[in-house]
Amino acid sequence: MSEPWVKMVTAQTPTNIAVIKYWGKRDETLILPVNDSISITLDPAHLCTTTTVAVSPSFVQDRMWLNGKEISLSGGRYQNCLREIRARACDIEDKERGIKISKKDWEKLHVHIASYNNFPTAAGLASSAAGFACLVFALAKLMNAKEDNSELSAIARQGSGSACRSLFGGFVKWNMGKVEDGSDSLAIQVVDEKHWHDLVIIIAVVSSREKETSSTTGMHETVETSLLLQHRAKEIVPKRIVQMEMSIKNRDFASFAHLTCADSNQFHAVCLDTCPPIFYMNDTSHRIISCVEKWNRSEGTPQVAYTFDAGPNAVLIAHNRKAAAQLLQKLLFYFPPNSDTQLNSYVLGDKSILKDAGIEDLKDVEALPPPSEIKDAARYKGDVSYFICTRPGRGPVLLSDESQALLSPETGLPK
Ligand SMILES: Nc1ncnc2c1ncn2[C@@H]1O[C@H](COP(=O)(O)OP(=O)(O)OP(=O)(O)O)[C@@H](O)[C@H]1O
Ligand SMILES: C[C@@](O)(CCOP(=O)(O)OP(=O)(O)O)CC(=O)O
Repeated sequence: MSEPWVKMVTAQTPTNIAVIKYWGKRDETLILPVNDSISITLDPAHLCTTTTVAVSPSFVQDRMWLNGKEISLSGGRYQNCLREIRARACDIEDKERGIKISKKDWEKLHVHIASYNNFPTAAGLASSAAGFACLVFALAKLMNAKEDNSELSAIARQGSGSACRSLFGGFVKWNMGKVEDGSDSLAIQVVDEKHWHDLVIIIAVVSSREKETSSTTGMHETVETSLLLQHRAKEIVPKRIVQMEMSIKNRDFASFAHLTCADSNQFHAVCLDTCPPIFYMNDTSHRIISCVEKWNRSEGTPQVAYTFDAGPNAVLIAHNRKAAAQLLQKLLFYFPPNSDTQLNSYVLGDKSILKDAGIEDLKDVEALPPPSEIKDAARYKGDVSYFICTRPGRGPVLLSDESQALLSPETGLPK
């Protein structure tokens, strides 16, 4: 083929939320953690990254666009991912278009990358996890790397630790590994997304502004200063991991909820034990915890688990649809939208939960009765930006429909 050609691949990758948290590295360059962690992959229909990667002899340098804006690829994390995938590239041949790239050509060819997150970036919703997983997965497919998703997870890990868990759907474990080169620090699937499909996840986006202390900086300071972290990594997490795997395999919600809430609280305790202390949760986060704790106690058995990452947003995991509908009623009672907000833009994702909760419009929200288990019936209008209803979801996929590509097949530039 004489004309300069563009060969590209588009992938979609989910985000994930840890139920046993990763916090603290033993090696900051390779991104090796101080403990194992376990996460739930969230349904990409509601939260995902889409990434198109392209190669062409006409490209003069590696370039990347994130959410429509060009960003620099010079950072160590992007460079590590690109280098590791290039080292695993294999021959490809597209006979129809007369394109042939041999293993050694990949060293000289440049790539263009365009990525889009369908949710806020750098706001505690794990955009870096979905983003790096998608980048590595898409590049691996473009370059015909033969590695399986676990092996790819060890590369995504070098972009952002939590990204390694986004290479699978369902429930995923990141084994911290032992060896110095990090080759055994990778993700494996515990169960797929169908195993515990009646779980419903409601995310309360408390603030979508970019946060003050990034996870990377925060965990560095915790490792440097917190003795509680050492106790957590050595004594607490190893036992919790075993119990968590068991409760997931047995679909034991009571045990799952207990472990999830306890681990989130301990992660935030470790942040508070850092010098200077790090505060990720705010008053709204604390009110949500109190609402769930009181309800769970009044029912005698947990209906909902909560977990918070490095930010104030709550991720609430309900046992089933009935519990999720009740939870949504309670949340909308405490946190009704501002008067100028439509219900349609206040509850996003799987809106059928709203229907189950018997809520069709703002008048229904106004008419909600105060939860019986609570004496203080104050309402906190506008303290939550919006809710996202979702569920456990699948791992990365390739999108074969060219209309979903983010780069032009002619120029290799953003569409
Ligand atoms: N789609 C993407 N592709 C590649 N990199 C991405 C993508 N989305 C985000 N990132 C990278 O991740 C960074 C944001 O990571 P950060 O850890 O600050 O926030 P977060 O992942 O949204 O929140 P958290 O990890 O606390 O849940 C961005 O600045 C960018 O470098
Ligand atoms: C609180 C967490 O979300 C921390 C995630 O940290 P990151 O994976 O964002 O950190 P880096 O490895 O430095 O990129 C807990 C978790 O996801 O396990």
